[in-house]
Amino acid sequence: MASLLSDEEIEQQKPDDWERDGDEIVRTYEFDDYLKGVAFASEVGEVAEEEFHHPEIIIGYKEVEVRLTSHEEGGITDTDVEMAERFDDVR
Ligand SMILES: C[C@H](O)[C@H](O)[C@H]1CNC2=NC(N)=NC(=O)C2=N1
Repeated sequence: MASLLSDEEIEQQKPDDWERDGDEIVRTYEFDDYLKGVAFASEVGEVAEEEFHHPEIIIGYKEVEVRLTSHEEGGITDTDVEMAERFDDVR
């Protein structure tokens, strides 16, 4: 079970394009068209299932919002940071 990161660790460790929002880190990815966003969300889901750590994924028009938190720990852990980096690699 991963341990919760401190406020300072979150700021230091979160990938550049991610923001902290309470107990979550979040990034909104933008796309040229809606279906590219849908395809991206599906790939994110594949990685999440592979790692068994699941984000909230909100598919909008030409954008996809991804939110990560560690539910069992009740906040942000290094698993969330690692998953954010994995999702950025999918992009
Ligand atoms: C029982 C628990 O839901 C599972 O162990 C996994 C599933 N996916 C998960 N995803 C996330 N984001 N946090 C979790 O704590 C988590 N737990």
